Amino acid sequence: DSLPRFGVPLPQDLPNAEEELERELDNIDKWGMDIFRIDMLTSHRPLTCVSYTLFEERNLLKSFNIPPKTFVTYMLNIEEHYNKEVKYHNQVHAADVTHSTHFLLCAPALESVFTDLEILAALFAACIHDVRHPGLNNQFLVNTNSELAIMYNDESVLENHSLAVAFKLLQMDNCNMLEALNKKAVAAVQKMVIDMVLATDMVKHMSLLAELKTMVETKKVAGSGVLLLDNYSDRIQVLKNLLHCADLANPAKPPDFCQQWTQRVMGEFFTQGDLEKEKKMEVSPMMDRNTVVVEKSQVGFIDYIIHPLWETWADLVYPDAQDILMYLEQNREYYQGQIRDSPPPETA
Ligand SMILES: COc1ccc(/C(C)=N/OCCC(=O)N2CCOCC2)cc1OC1CCCC1
Ligand SMILES: [Mg+2]
Ligand SMILES: [Mg+2]
Ligand SMILES: [Zn+2]
Repeated sequence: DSLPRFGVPLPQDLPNAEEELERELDNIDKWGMDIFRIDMLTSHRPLTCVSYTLFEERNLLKSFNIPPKTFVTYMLNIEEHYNKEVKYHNQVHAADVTHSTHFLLCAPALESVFTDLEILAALFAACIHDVRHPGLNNQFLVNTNSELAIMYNDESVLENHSLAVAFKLLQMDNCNMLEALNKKAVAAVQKMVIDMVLATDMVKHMSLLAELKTMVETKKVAGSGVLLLDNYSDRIQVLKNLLHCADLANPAKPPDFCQQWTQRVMGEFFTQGDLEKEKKMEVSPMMDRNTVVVEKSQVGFIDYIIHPLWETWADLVYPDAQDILMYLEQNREYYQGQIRDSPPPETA
């Protein structure tokens, strides 16, 4: 029972799905890889396909004696535990963040900086970081006294839940992809994954960014230009910010992908807003389909959250993220231009 070439069975009704998928995956080292097309070509299993391709490309299965069958069984299980009914925080987002994490790790400024164990931890964290996301945010779960909020004492509720589910699934039959690692290595991976995923909680954003700015101001580079990170605290700080950037990369992607992500997140946010209305709760900002101006909220999100973060990341890995910054500025101008009776673009 050998594995399919890309880890997942392909749709029978698409005659040349395999060669189409191979063509898309040829762009796996590029920022503009079309994850939506990969989702379609894999019958909605982009996460297993992309993670399997990346682990193979980075030779991580051999380096850590991970049986390919075990890896795929675990990833299909994780993928199954993302909610297809959730419009944004589903397996396509997880696959996208995993791919973006891979791309950011490829920055020349980070060449040979991280060990294979750290790279495995970062990709694993990206794969699982939103598993079992209900399409509702932490504030909603806390406000409604949900089971999950009580379980996690209102603290990074979704992030704690995704981590617990991911490590629980690891113990299922034929799913322990880390079985060949020694106890010390497993403990190290688990700690890094926990640190990274907890850092994706948006309440941590401002403090994470402040620390990143300090690191940039005091950054040490080797003669070759690669970052010098000589302690766990600095190393995990870069990995936390790397995953956080990957998680907030939508406005920095090519325009048609950016706009597809915006559609999806607004769909999820408005669904929560509708539920809040139904429950006679105060409707969360950005979630009221009757009052939100999508383009305006994207401009605000980019100006106050996304651009400050990516500008700082781009400083850290200068000049490796310049093209990403270009997409971000292009998308900001696009949304600004879409705002009715907006001021004309600045004339030179
Ligand atoms: C493509 O667009 C988006 C992609 C992802 C997100 C996510 C996951 N956000 O994370 C939690 C909420 C968050 O970060 N907020 C809450 C809103 O105000 C800004 C700070 C939000 C996106 O756009 C938002 C901002 C404007 C309307 C939708
Ligand atoms: Mg499912
Ligand atoms: Mg999350
Ligand atoms: Zn996410």
